[in-house]
Amino acid sequence: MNAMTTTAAPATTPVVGFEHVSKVYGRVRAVDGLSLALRPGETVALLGPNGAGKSTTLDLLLGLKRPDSGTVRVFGTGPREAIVAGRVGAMLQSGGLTDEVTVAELVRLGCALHPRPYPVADVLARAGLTGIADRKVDKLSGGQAQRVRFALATAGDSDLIVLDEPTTGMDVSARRAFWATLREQADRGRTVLFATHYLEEADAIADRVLVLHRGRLLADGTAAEIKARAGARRISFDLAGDIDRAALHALPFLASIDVSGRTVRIRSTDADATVHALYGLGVRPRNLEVTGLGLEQAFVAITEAEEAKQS
Ligand SMILES: Nc1ncnc2c1ncn2[C@@H]1O[C@H](COP(=O)(O)OP(=O)(O)OP(=O)(O)O)[C@@H](O)[C@H]1O
Repeated sequence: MNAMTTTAAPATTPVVGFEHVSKVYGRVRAVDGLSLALRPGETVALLGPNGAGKSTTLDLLLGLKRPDSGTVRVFGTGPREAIVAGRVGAMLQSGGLTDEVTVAELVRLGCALHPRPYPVADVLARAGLTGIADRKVDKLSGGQAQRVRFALATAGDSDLIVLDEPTTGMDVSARRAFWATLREQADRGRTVLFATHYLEEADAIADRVLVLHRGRLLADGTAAEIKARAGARRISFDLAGDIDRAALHALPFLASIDVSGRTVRIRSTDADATVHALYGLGVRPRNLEVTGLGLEQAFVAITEAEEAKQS
């Protein structure tokens, strides 16, 4: 075929598309000009300190709130249309569960309301609820109630699963089981978006991490990219002889440098290049250590830098 006539594959419609979306409460800009696109099959973590706008973003996505400006599209349509079509399963933070019914009754209702439901027994089993299926919903522990919310979010074959701090209140083993189940959903091609305060969950589970701060997107990338962006590798070594301090400060990719006596501590966005340049200076470092930071420290570094910029 003539290369000139080859047409590129049409760009896939984003699962979720926010364009310049803002939501204002009085003087608080809960979401501030947010643009983002989620691609099919991604597992995306939404991180941010308290009040960053995570819940508001998810509420806008689900059509529970309307933006003051900008557009929200879900599978190319308005959020409500996507939900009515059964394309979205959601687990919200504080969604009240009807008290007077049993777990099985509530899950049966969730399945009945879904256009493409899974069998009730499967939904109960997947959420680890089979053993407490006959229990009244108001008798559940916090973690068990969370599992019921998860069952309702996965009652049918939805293409997008949205979860707002899903593991709050779950113990470690419940949390592990929960993520294993969600992984299965992701492996079946579902797109998953979850807000969390547990950075280790984002690190372990998400293909992509979005960091929100004051309603704006501060970072968007893999956990590794976000760590790198925060200057998330630390280099430390002792100086063996004299060295021109200015040359040390001019090393490439420095996020910060601290020289204390003979000990040098550096945060670098590209540790390999920094160490290479160090040797290039003729420095023979002793006790050289290069360590990575966790996502948590990277997240703190990014949000603190933003706070410092704004204050
Ligand atoms: N209904 C509302 N009325 C007034 N202000 C609101 C309302 N909902 C949210 N806000 C404010 O908007 C901002 C964003 O809130 P949001 O709940 O989206 O943040 P969050 O990132 O989910 O926080 P958290 O991690 O604490 O759940 C906060 O300053 C909050 O106080």
